Amino acid sequence: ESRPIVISKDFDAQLIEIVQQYRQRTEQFKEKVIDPYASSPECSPPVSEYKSIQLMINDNRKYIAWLSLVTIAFNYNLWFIPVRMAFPYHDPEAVPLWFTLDIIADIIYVIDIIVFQPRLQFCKGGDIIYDKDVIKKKYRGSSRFQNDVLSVLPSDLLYFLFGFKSVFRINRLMKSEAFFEFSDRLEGIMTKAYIWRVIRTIGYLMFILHLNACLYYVASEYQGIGKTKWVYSGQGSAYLRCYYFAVRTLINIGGLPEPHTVFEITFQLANFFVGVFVFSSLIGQMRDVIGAATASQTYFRASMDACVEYMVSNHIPRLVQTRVRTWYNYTWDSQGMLDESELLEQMPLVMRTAIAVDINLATFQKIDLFKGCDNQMLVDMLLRLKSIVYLPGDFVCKKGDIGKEMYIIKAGEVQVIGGPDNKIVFVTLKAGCVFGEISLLQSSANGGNRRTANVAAHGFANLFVLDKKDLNDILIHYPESQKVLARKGRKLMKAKGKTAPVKDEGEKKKGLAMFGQKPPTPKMLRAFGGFGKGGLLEKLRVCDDLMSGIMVQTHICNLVCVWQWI
Ligand SMILES: Nc1nc2c(ncn2[C@@H]2O[C@@H]3COP(=O)(O)O[C@H]3[C@H]2O)c(=O)[nH]1
Repeated sequence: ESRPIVISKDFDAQLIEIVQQYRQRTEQFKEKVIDPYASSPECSPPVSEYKSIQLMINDNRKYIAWLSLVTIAFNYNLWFIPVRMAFPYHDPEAVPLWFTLDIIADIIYVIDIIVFQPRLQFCKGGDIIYDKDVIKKKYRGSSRFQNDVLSVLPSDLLYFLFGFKSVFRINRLMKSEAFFEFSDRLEGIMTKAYIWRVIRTIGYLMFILHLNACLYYVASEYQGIGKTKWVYSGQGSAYLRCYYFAVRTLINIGGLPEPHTVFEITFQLANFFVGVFVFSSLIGQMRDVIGAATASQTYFRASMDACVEYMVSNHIPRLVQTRVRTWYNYTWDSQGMLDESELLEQMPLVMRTAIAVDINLATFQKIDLFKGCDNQMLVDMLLRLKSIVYLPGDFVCKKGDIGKEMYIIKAGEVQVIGGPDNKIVFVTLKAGCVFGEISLLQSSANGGNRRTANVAAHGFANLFVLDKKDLNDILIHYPESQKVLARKGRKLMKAKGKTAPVKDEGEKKKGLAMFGQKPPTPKMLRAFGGFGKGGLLEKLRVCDDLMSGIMVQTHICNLVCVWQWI
C-alpha cells in the first residue's frame, strides 16, 4: 500500500513485520466484510504465535544437528544388521554391547517420532503451516510416519522366541528417509557442498563392498569354510578377509582363486556383473560431483583460453595479452568469478535486493553524495551496479571525455592525476569513495558533461560502475533525490574547481592516425556485434579498457575489414 517498506539488514525480522502488518490489516478488514479466507484456520494465524513456527526456517541448523544423530543411528543399523546377520558375531561377550547400542539407536528413533517430526512446518499452497495440530495431523497421515513407526516396532522381542538374531531388526532400515533428508539439508547449508557429496559417494561405495563381504562370508559358510580354495579359509580376521575379497572382485581387480563349483562360478559371475554396473555408475557420480565443484574454474579457464587464443590469432601485442591475462587472473582471485551479475541475474528481484542490500547498502549510506537521498533509491541503484576490475595504471576516465558512468570504489585506490605526463597526483581516493559524478550530474550544455580530470587506478582497483542511463531511469522516480543530487553536483563543481573541458578532440584523432586507421563506423560495429552477447565484442571490451580504446579499435577495424571482405 502507501507505506514505504524500508529494507533493513535483518531481512527475516523485516519479513515477519510485514506479515504482521498484513495480518493486522486483515483483522480490521474482517470486521467490515466477510473474509473468504477466514474460514481456513491455517491462513489466519494469530500474530503472537508467528515466532514459534521457525523450526524449519530459522532453526535449520539445530534440526540438521538432530538429523545427524538420527543418521548415525540409522547408519549403525544399516552397517551392523547385515554384518551381524552374516558373521558369527552373536557370542555372549558381544551381545550386551549390541544390546546397549540397539537401545540407544531405538531411543533416538522414538524421540524423532515424538518430538521432532510432529513439529516440522511444511508449505501448503505457498503458505507456511505453523499450526501445531495441523502439522501433527499432516505428519501422522504421511507415508513418512508409517515408515517411522514400522522402523521402531519392537520386533526384537522375537529374540525371546528365537534367540538373539539381528534379522529381527531389519525394520530399522525403514528410517532411510531421515538420512536423505539430512544429506539434502546439509548440502543446502554447506559452502562447499561437494565435499559432502564426495564423502557420501565414497560411503555408498564402501557400503556396497561391505554388503558383498557379508554375502561372501555367507557363501563361504554355505560351501563350508576352508572347504575349497575359493571360499574364505577361516584364517585371520573373517571380516577383513571377506572385505578384501569384495574389493578385489567388485572392482574387478582379479587375481583371486578360481571358482570351481557351479555355485562358486554363479556367485562370482554375479559379483562381476554387479561390480561393473555399480562401479561404473558410482564413478560417473563421482565425476559429476567433481565436475560440478570445479565448473566455475573450468568456465574461467575456458574463457581465458578462448580470449588468449583470439588475441594470438589476431596478433594483439604481447603487452596487451599480458595485461588481459593479469586482468583475468586478478578478477578470478579477487571475486571467484568473472561476472558477478551473471550469477545474480538468475535470482528473483527480492533475492537480488536482499544480497545487494546486505553487501553494500551500509557503504552507500555513508557516501556524502547520497546523504539525504531516498533509501529506496539507493537500493535501486545497488541493483544496477556492475563490478569492474582495473589494473595498475589503467585510466578509468580521461579529462575531456564525455561522462557516461560514475564509480564507487569497492576495493583498492584510484588517483586523480594531471599536469604534464600526468605526474601530479591531486588526490588519492580509497574504498568507499565516489568519483566521476561531476560530469554525470551536469547537463551537456556548454560541455558540462565532460570529465574534469584524469583518474587512474593506483594498484588493482575494484570498482562499482553506475551507468548514466541507469541513474537517470532511477531518478525519474525520485524527484526529491534528483534535486538533492543536482544541488550536490553544483556544489562539487564549485568546491573542486572544475577545470575547462577539453574541446579539442584532435589529440585522440592523432592517436588513431598513428595506426593509420579510422575509428570503426556504426555499420562496422553492427557487423561485428553479430558475434553475439558474451562473444568477441564483449571480450574485446576488456582489451578496450586496457589500451584506452585506441589499439583495440585498430584491431577491430582490421578484423571488421576482414569480416566484411569475407
Ligand atoms: N576536477 C576534479 N575532480 C576530482 C577531484 N577529486 C576527485 N575528482 C573526481 O574525478 C572525476 C573525473 O570525472 P568527473 O569530472 O566526472 O568527476 C570527477 C570527480 O569525481 C578534484 O580535486 N578535481
